[in-house]
Amino acid sequence: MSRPDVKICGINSAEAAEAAARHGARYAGLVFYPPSPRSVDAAQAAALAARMPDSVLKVGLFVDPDDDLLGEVLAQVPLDMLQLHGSETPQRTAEIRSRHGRAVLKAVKVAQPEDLDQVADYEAAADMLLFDAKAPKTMANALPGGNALAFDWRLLGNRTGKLPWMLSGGLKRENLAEAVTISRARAVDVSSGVEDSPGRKNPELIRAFLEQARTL
Ligand SMILES: O=C(O)c1ccccc1N[C@@H]1O[C@H](COP(=O)(O)O)[C@@H](O)[C@H]1O
Repeated sequence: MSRPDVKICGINSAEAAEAAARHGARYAGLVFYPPSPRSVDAAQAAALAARMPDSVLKVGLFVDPDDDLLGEVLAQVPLDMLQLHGSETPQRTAEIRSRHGRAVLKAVKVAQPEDLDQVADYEAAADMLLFDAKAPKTMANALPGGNALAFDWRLLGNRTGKLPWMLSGGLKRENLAEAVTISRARAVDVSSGVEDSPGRKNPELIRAFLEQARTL
């Protein structure tokens, strides 16, 4: 097991941005998806991004964005990476990458082994993959992600894909070591697990998660 890079997603307060930067996050996620309780607008995101050094890569999270939205946000916020967390096809993923000139982190939602069959189609279209839990159809008010749901990490344990990848879904300080041991993830993403309630980031939980990651 090697120490994973950490992405803290859903940064929506100055305190959360400062805790992520101070305690060693590699990536900071800014959510541009209004139904999410973590959503920020471009002006808020620009102010939050300014609180974090260049060593923290700023990731804009979008769900099936159109080019106008991407262009508007990128004109105001210095994003290093675009996280696509909707139903973007491989073709649309590649188009976004070439049209907007940013690295793309494509989310793949996983509940069963067959969900990984689509991965090969994204290998030429994205720069990095993110494996998140697929919410069951019966889950009320499920978002496309950020639902504090985990999936079976054993599905990733023997991965031999071409792209680097991140593990997400229901991670928290208490299950991080087990998740990384089983999945062999070299990067992890957390949102709900460092919150007091949906959308309320807790700087102390951010610190504890990042410190736990440093022990691995
Ligand atoms: O966090 C959100 O609100 C969100 C909204 C829409 C799509 C994705 C979202 N978050 C991503 O979901 C995963 C899992 O988060 P959690 O730790 O289980 O809460 C993570 O990759 C977030 O970036």
